[in-house]
Amino acid sequence: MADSAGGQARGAQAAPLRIGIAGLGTVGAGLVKLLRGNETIVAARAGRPIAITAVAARDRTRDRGVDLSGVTWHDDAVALATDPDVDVVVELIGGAEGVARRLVTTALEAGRPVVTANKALIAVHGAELAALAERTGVPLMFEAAVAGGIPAIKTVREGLAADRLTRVGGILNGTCNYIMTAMRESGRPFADVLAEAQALGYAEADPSTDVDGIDAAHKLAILAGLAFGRPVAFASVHVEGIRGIDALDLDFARALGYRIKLLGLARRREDGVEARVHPCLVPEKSPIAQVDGVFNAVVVEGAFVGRLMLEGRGAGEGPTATAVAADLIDIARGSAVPVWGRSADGLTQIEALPRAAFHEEYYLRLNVHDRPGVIADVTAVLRDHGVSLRSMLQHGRAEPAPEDGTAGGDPSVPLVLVTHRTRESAMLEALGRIAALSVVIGTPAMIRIDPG
Ligand SMILES: NC(=O)C1=CN([C@@H]2O[C@H](COP(=O)(O)OP(=O)(O)OC[C@H]3O[C@@H](n4cnc5c(N)ncnc54)[C@H](O)[C@@H]3O)[C@@H](O)[C@H]2O)C=CC1
Ligand SMILES: N[C@@H](CC=O)C(=O)O
Ligand code: NA
Repeated sequence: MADSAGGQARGAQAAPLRIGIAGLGTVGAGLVKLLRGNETIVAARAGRPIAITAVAARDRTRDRGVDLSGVTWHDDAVALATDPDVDVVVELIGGAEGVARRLVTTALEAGRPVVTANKALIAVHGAELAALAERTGVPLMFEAAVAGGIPAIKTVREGLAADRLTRVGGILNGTCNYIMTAMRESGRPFADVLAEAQALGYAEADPSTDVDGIDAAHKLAILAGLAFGRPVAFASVHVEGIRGIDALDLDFARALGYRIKLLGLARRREDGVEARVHPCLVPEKSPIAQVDGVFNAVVVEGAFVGRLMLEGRGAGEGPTATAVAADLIDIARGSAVPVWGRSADGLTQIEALPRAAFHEEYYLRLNVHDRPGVIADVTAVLRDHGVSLRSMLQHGRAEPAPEDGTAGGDPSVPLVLVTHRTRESAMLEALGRIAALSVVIGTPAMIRIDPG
C-alpha cells in the first residue's frame, strides 16, 4: 500500500524516463502490459515514471492486447537509436546478428542506454559491446537474457561480487525442461509438447535453438563470463541438446534413481574453465531434479558463499518482462554496473576446455543382440580403456532384431551400463569400439551423470 500511495506522489513529480521498444512479441507485449499494469509501483521504485514513447515492430495491424495509441511507430527499428524522444532503447527482437545487433550498436554509439533480453547477442558479441558501452559511458543491461524472471545476472555479478566463484550453471532452458517434464510425467510425444511450449511463448523464434541446447549455451556463456570475470568464447562451449533423449532413457533413469535434465555446467579448474551444455542424469532426490516444467534453476558455488540455488520461471511473458523492467528501473535510478562486472579495458575472452578434458560418470544404453557373451564383449572394451563399471541393467522384452544381415535372427534388448568417474577421452574411444561390435545395433546413447 505504501508503495502505491507515497510512491505515486514522489515518482510522478520527476521527468519520465522515455523508452523505445523494438519487438512486440511475447516479451515486448509483456513489457507494455507490465509497465501499464504496475505503473505506480514502477514509478515509485524508479523515482520517476517510465513512459513508452516509441516502438518498432513488423506488423502495425496485429492485435497484441495492448493500446499503443499516442506512441510513435518506427518501421525501421534502428531509428529508435536516434529518436529524440527516446532515452533508453529496449531491444526485444532477438538474434545475434541483423537488426538486433545494428540497433544495439547504433544506440550505444549514440550514447543511449540499452536494455535487451537477447542472450544470443550478449553471448556472441558481449565483449565488443561491453567495450563500446564503456567507451560511450552508457549502461547495457540484460537481466532478462538469463533464466527469465530469476535475477541471475544481478545475483552473480553484484550479489556475489566479492567471492571467487568456482561453479555456475543449472537448468537454463524453460522449453527443454517443459518438454522433458511432460515426456517423463505423461509420456506425451516430443513434437506435441514442443508445439505447446511454442504456443505458451517459451520457445525461441527458431525452436531448434532451444532443443539443440544453443539457447542454454548462450546463457551459460554469459553466466560463466560474469562468474569468472572474463567473457567465455561462445564457440568453445560444448553443446548437446535433448533430441537424442529417448523415452527409454527416461524410464531407465527412473529405474536407476535419476531424472534427466538439460544442464549448463561451468567450472573453474586449475588448468582452465569448463563450459558445457548437455543432458545429465541427476539423483531424483537432489534439489535440481525437483525443478520441473518451465522452471529454471541457477546454481552458483563460491569459496566463501558456498552453494546457492535460485529457482523460478525461466521463460514466458510475465517473468521475462519483470526482468526487463527491473533493468529499466536501475537505469532510471542512475545505477550502472559494467557489463562483465569489471572494466572492459583489456578484457580478453577465455576459451573453454575441450570435451576430452571432462571427467564424469557415464550412463550408456546399448541395443544389443540377446546372445551369450555380449556383456563380456562390451565390458572387455571398457576394461581396455580403463573404464570401470558401477552398475548394469538389462531388462525389458526382447524385440525381434532388424533384418540388417548381422542380426542372425537374434532378438535385441537394451543394455544399460553406469560407469565410475572416468575421462571423457577414454569414454569416447571405448564408445567408438563398442558401437562397431557386431552384437551392438544402432548408435549407443551416452548421458553424463551429475551429482545435481
Ligand atoms: N520468450 C521468452 O520467454 C524469452 C525471450 N527472451 C528473448 O527475448 C527476445 C524476444 O523474444 P520473444 O518476445 O519471445 O520473441 P517473439 O518472436 O515473440 O518476438 C520478437 C518480435 O520481434 C519482431 N521483429 C522481428 N524482426 C523485427 C524487425 N526487423 N523490426 C522490428 N521488429 C522485429 C517480431 O515480429 C516479433 O514480434 C529474444 O532475444 C529472446 O531470446 C529472453 C527470455 C525469455
Ligand atoms: N526459449 C527460452 C526463453 C527464455 O530464455 C527458454 O525456453 O528458456
Ligand atoms: Na534473469
